[in-house]
Amino acid sequence: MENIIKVENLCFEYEPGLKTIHNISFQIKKGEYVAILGHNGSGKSTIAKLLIGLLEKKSGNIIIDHKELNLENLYKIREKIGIVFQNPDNQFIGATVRDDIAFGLENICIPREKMDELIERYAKRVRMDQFLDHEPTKLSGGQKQRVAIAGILAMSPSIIILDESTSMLDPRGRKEINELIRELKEDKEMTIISITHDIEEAKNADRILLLNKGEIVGDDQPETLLMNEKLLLDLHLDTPFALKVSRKLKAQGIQINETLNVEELEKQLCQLHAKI
Ligand SMILES: Nc1ncnc2c1ncn2[C@@H]1O[C@H](COP(=O)(O)OP(=O)(O)OP(=O)(O)O)[C@@H](O)[C@H]1O
Repeated sequence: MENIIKVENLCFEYEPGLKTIHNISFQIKKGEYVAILGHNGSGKSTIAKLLIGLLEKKSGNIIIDHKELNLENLYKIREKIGIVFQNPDNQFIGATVRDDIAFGLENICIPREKMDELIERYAKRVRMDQFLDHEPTKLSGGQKQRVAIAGILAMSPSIIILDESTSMLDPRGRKEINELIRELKEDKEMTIISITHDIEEAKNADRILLLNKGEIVGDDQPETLLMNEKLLLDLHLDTPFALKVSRKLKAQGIQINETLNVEELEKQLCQLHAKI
């Protein structure tokens, strides 16, 4: 599969001499689901802003879909990328869910009939079609984020960036959004970048880029990277819940395979229980 994002030796600083992003390079393939994982202040959101051209790099290259991100290509590249931010309340423009999903489509002058069709289709896609005439302010956090995602999907981007988009949600809202991301991943139509400090969210990705102090310190599959408890602890990150429990049980002499997956842990515990 070809690369849709290529970042080469990227450097950025907010203030002269205070390097926030240090010489990072990575590539993301079309249709891949990549988590950029790091603790607070590691530079995750800065990378998201650089990728959509909200911040200007100091040096290096960002190539999106074979085009270099520069002033000339900025608007063309932005059409390819949709971004969902952290705070669901800051993302609403419309008075109703329908108006809100319509906003981006109106900006690119989609005819009314086609627009209505797209709004219906993507509201359904995020299971919000029953709420089209509701006021966004009266929705739950998870529902608001689903509407924000519908607005982005309706614009048919090639890449969607979720910048800590579940961090302000309650467990139910978080579960809703994570399920939706998993479904989008199954479609394989879009490249998904999830920016997160949540290890449980990162473990669903195909690949994790681990960030610390503006540098990439790990680039691997979750099954490999998240098994390294010491590395995670050193970076002030938690260990996945299922791994923590399975390792503790193993240390107690219980025959169990280490796993990152809660469902897999449950399965093993049920099998053990059946043997007692
Ligand atoms: N506008 C700004 N001006 C100066 N420094 C900034 C600015 N925005 C962020 N920083 C600093 O840059 C570093 C990286 O910030 P960034 O927001 O990218 O990290 P993050 O990993 O996304 O953190 P969080 O999870 O807390 O959002 C931090 O040290 C932060 O204090």
